Amino acid sequence: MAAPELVTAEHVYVSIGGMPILRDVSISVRASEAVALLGGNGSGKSTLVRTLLGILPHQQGEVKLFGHSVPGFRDWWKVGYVPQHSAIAVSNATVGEIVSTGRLAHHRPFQWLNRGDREVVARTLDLVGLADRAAWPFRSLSGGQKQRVLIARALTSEPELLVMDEPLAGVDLHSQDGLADLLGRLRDDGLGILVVLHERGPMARILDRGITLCDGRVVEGEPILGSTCTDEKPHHDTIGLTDPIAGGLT
Ligand SMILES: Nc1ncnc2c1ncn2[C@@H]1O[C@H](COP(=O)(O)OP(=O)(O)OP(=O)(O)O)[C@@H](O)[C@H]1O
Repeated sequence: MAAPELVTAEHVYVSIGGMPILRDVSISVRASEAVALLGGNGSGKSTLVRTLLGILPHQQGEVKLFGHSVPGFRDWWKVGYVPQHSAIAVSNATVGEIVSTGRLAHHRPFQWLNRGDREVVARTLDLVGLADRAAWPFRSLSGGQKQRVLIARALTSEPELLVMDEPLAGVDLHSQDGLADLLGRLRDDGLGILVVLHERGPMARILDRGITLCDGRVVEGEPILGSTCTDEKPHHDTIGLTDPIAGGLT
C-alpha cells in the first residue's frame, strides 16, 4: 500500500499583486519520501512552498495538508519548516533558544516549556551533531552549523513533514554531505521531505523524485541553467483551457 500523502496541491494558481506566479501546479509528497523542488531563479519555488504552508493564499485549486484543506488545518506541529537561511535574522539568541522555539507549536501562547520539551530539544541537538553548541550564539556558527540549527528547530515539533527552502545555500560541500546523510536517515524513519534546491548536488543520493518549476508551471525534465524555459514542455497539458489568472488561453 502506498504511504499516505502528507501534502498535496491540485491545479493551484497563485498571483501576487495581480501578477500570475503559479499556474496549474499539482504536486504531492508522501511519508518516507524525499522530493526536490527544482528550478531557476524566480521560477516560483518559494512561492509554492509558502502556498503549501498557507502563508500565501491561492486563488484556484486545492492545497491539502494531511488530507485537510489548508485554511482549516490546525495540526501545525506535524509540519517542520526551514525557511531560506537569509530569512533568519537573529542577533544574540543562542542555539538552544532558537531550537527551543520549535516546541512552541505544542503549547498554548505564553506557556512555559516543560522538562519533556527540554529533553526533546537536547535529543534533537544531539541528532544534528550540535549537542555541545547549545549555549553558543547562533551568529557565531558556520553556515553548515546554522543550517543544522534551523533543521533542529523544525524537527523539535516532531513533524511528519519537513519543508526546506534551499537548506544547502551557503553551506560548504563537506557539511552538505553531512546534511544529506542526516536527511536520508530521517526519510528512512518515515519523514516526508520537500526540499527546494537549485541543483540536486549531494542531496541526489537521498532524493526519490524531483519536480521542476519553470515560470510558475511544473515542467518535465531537469532545470537547464540559464534556460528561459521556452524549450520545456509543460508537464500538465492545458492547451485549450482558460488560465484563470491571465484570463486567456494557456
Ligand atoms: N511578494 C512578492 N511580490 C511581487 N512579486 C513576487 C513576490 N514574491 C515573489 N514574487 C515574484 O514571483 C516570482 C517567483 O518568485 P519565487 O521567490 O517564488 O521564485 P524562486 O523560484 O523561489 O526563486 P529563487 O530561486 O531566486 O529564490 C518571481 O518573479 C518573484 O519576483
